[in-house]
Amino acid sequence: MLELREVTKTYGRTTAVDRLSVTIHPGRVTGFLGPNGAGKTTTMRLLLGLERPDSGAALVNGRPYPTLARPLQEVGALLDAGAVHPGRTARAHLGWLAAAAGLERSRIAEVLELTGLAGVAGRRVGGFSLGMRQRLGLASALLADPPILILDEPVNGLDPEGVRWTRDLLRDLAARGRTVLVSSHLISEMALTADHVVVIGRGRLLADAPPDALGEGSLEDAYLRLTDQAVEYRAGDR
Ligand SMILES: Nc1ncnc2c1ncn2[C@@H]1O[C@H](COP(=O)(O)OP(=O)(O)OP(=O)(O)O)[C@@H](O)[C@H]1O
Repeated sequence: MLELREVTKTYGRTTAVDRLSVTIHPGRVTGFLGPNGAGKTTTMRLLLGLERPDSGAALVNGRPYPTLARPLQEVGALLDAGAVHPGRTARAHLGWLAAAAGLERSRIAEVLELTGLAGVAGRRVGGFSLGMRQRLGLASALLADPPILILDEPVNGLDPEGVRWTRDLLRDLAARGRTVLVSSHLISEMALTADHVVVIGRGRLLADAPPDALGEGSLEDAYLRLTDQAVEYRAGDR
């Protein structure tokens, strides 16, 4: 379970997250939606202990991330798929992570196979496409088979086969009791993937409900209604 309790995070005069309280439950895929600059990545970074809240608490199974005894075993994360040493091979990257987390090396081949990267495991990541990097990011998040996953835009750059594979994977993980928090701007994809959605705008909670409880029309209709007053960057604005 992931929990934000009245969390506020500011950067100078920008309030990225504004008294946000929400609980992300196991056993379902929770889609995390909001316009550009709404605070989604900041919220995920707060949960992962990469940022400290100004006030409030961001908790993983009731505890702040930095106090977890075996963090990689408890939470798998994909934040920035580009943040991998370009000179390392995919296998070496996973090997380094596995060693750091004290995992069996056999798990490396398993996640390479699972994410469709087995054939390119010996190639340097610097030559990977965006979609291949996303797959490697997912492989890293899944390496320790953690009960909680925090994924920032995991299908960004994936081809249609990769998008469907990710959807099936996330739904399967949730069906097996995992907590899955996934951000995306692809609302139609989220409509197919998420059992529950959390919508934020300007750092504030706008909705926390199953997609079909958000009112009339499609998830996209509901999303646009909810965020209408919270869009900071709009094409054609002067
Ligand atoms: N390190 C930082 N320093 C200064 N401002 C920041 C920093 N990180 C985020 N912000 C600001 O906080 C706000 C929220 O940003 P955040 O990246 O969390 O939004 P987001 O919902 O993930 O957006 P997007 O959908 O565009 O990725 C924005 O106004 C952003 O400019």
